[in-house]
Amino acid sequence: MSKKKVMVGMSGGIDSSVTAYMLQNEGYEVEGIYLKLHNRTDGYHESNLGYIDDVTKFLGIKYHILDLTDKFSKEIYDYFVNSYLEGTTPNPCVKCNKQIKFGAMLDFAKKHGASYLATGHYAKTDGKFFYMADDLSKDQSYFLSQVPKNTLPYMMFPLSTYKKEDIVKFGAKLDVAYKKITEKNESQEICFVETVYTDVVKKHSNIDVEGDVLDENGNVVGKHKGYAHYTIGKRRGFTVKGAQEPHFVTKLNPKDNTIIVGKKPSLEVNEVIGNSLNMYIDDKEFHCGVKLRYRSNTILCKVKIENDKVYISLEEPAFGVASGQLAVFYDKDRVIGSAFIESAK
Ligand SMILES: Nc1ncnc2c1ncn2[C@@H]1O[C@H](COP(=O)(O)OP(=O)(O)OP(=O)(O)O)[C@@H](O)[C@H]1O
Repeated sequence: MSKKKVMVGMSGGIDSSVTAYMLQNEGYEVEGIYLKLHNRTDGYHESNLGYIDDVTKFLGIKYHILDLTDKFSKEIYDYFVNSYLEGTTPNPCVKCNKQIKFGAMLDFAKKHGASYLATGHYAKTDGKFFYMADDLSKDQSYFLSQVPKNTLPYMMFPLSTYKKEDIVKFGAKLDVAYKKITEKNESQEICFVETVYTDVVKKHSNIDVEGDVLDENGNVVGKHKGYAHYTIGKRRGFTVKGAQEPHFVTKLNPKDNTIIVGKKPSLEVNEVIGNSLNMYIDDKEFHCGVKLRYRSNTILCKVKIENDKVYISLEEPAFGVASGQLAVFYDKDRVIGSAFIESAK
């Protein structure tokens, strides 16, 4: 019987490099895919491809380079820039997983005869649902939760039961091609942001325009350096006359370049409305846990879905909920769906 083919999304990092090794070891026919997603000119792609060259030579497998720069630019990069200019906080990795990695890359893998697409994500799937990874400090289920249900049967995450540190140790011993990867710097959080997000946004709009800081009653209480420099919950980089206690950003107003600030209690949120739902269960009303940011705790809530919107009533308050981030619904460690946060109060 011929071996089943698995394509591995390879970034040149240790996780996907070990993923390829593990699957080959399990008896799959493995091929790699490197996605070129943007036109960084600092040697980024050359460096990644150098590592991939060495690893695939060691494994004796071939790899493909898939240029998705146009699609990525329109669907992820523009959305990222526009979101900040609109005063919301985008989540490009969530969109990329849905549209690029498990959209276009999966289509490519299927077209080339693969039965599965594997990545080095820390998450689990049984083909019906996603679950948190065993290494909770690395769990990426939050970022995968917009991937449509019918895609899950094609996905494989061989690292789901491992700790990141063990993958690094394992790689360092495997071969010099892997050891070199463990010695390079960890990749940055968002692959196309070389420094900070504002440097990206600045290429498209002048965001350094000073504006007024308002209190919750609309009184001018200070100055800020341009609304796009702030996200909900931020507490630095603006002035508040005579403030004794810390003040936090509670709202951004792109139209008149003002930001509204308040003390900690004003960040409190009990109700959240979301759109762009992606559900793995059919229920329209249920209780569950919800994460309103990647690194936030899970909060118990009541969920009601009506037409294209989801209404989330939190059982305890959340602080600093930003429009544009994702609300991910969990039943213990199982992801049952997600929606983009439209508003919160
Ligand atoms: N440019 C790319 N081309 C192909 N696959 C990619 C690319 N970037 C990321 N991936 C896949 O998505 C997975 C998760 O991406 P993420 O950016 O979170 O990487 P990571 O945790 O740093 O993993 P790695 O150590 O493999 O870089 C990677 O392990 C890899 O399988």
